[in-house]
Amino acid sequence: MGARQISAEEVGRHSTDNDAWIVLNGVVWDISGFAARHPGGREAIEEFFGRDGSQIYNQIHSPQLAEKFLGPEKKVGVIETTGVNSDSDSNKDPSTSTSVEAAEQESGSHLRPALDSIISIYEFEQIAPKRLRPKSWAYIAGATEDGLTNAANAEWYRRIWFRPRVLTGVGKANTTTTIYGRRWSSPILNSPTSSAMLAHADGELALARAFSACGNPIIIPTMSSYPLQDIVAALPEGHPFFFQLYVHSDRAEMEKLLDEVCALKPQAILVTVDLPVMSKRETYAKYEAQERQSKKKLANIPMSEKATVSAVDPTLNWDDIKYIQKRTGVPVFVKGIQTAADARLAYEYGCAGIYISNHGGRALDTAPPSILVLLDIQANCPEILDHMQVFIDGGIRRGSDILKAICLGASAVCVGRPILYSLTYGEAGVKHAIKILEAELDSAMQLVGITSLDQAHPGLVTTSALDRYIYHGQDHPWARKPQRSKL
Ligand code: HEM
Ligand SMILES: Cc1cc2nc3c(=O)[nH]c(=O)nc-3n(C[C@H](O)[C@H](O)[C@H](O)COP(=O)(O)O)c2cc1C
Repeated sequence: MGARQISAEEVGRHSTDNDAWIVLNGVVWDISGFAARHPGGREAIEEFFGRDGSQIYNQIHSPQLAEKFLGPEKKVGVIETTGVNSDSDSNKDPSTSTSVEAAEQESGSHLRPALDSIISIYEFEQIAPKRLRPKSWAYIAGATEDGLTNAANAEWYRRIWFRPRVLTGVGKANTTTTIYGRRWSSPILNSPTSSAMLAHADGELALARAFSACGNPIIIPTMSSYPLQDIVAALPEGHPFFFQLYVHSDRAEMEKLLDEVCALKPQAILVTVDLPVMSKRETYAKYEAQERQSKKKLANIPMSEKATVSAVDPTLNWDDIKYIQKRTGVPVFVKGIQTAADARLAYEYGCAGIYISNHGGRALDTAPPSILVLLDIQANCPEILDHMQVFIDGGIRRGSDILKAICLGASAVCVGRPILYSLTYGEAGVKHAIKILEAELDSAMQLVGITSLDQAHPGLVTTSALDRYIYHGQDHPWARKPQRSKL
């Protein structure tokens, strides 16, 4: 039996929060109650109740996303070919357009620095607010609450100093590294970031092309703008990739996704665990609130509502990690390790790797800066570093940061926001960013007295400014929990 044909007029009758239909690429979906849970905010979605939202949706999301997250039971039917009120009208309003080009037109910044004039990663960040739509900038640059972890991620690398050795003969350095039997040009990957299309129309396709051209693998996120298959197809045949998994509360959906991913033979699956509930992203929430006010809409959603919802499963636990390993037979990393205790658990649960991360300060604010977690592991369970791959992200902005992380035991580093900022220049921008970091890494290696990353070791850095923040053991060294029940 064919799908039910639905008229535009009928779709238009379902346009309230609790009774909302939307047309996406010809399919009519029931999204009643979904707007309040939409991770990109209620505003982004509610204006399309009872209408066709395809144009905006396709700029941000992959065609499969709705099916994956809403589930097939929310599919009401297909739209009759005669038109539904479409978002193409609203798209004429620059405030609803998502492209970088639109942002440029709005800000009048057609003139942008030429790529070859950009000499550090920081410059991409300075340019990004002019190249991105204000809303995308607020979303990408934002962090949780006061942004302290986000700032400290980068800052704390600066508290580590090198101890360069001289006269070691450093004629030519080599930034290559081997992981899972593959030689990579350098230990640099992209951090998985959702919806790369916010930065450039080519989204993850450009990331895939740039990273593979530079001889590095990429990480493909669950919430990519482009379908997974298209991103993999943009890589040279057999080029390595990692897959970042957000575990869906509907386990049948998760299994379907895992089957799809495993068919494409990822190097490993990186399960994100540091955001079991949505955090309070104030910059973004503020932007939305201001937008609501300027549109004179009723600000009828309390800020905290968004802070308690998430597209991912909050009940996720270690047994699920075990299950994912068993079901897929693919190496599993836990992304979002923030303590030595959890790094050890990941090892005990048979994980192939850990990915030290606090979501770029977008999860719990005042969670430890990532580099401190690596030191915590060195202090408490250094033996696990012999058996596991260790990825780390958060605040990596210089080749010297990469070298410090490698000296302290990381296998590779991942770079989040700066890669998205470089993506505003498309594939060429991302290649340029990777090349900048590689050149800085190369010269930092030579200046510290090594020519190969295998020679990196903790003796090449001083961490004494951070050492007092490291505890031995899981408990607080002297404070104890009060036993108030005796009062
Ligand atoms: C069906 C399931 C959906 C999920 C799971 C979802 C998820 C998300 C997420 C996670 C974001 C934040 C950016 C990101 O991390 O990717 C986002 C942003 C956005 N979404 Fe959705 N979305 C869905 C459906 C829709 C629909 C139906 C529309 C519009 C018709 C839409 C329009 C947008 C827009 C415009 C943004 C960007 C907001 C901004 O400019 O920052 N989404 N979505
Ligand atoms: C815009 C944006 C989207 C992100 N989306 C995801 C995601 O979908 N999955 C995930 O595991 N982490 C996500 N992250 C976190 C990154 O993977 C990474 O941990 C963080 O960006 C690293 O910090 P950095 O931006 O300082 O380099 C996102 C980060 C940003 C900035």
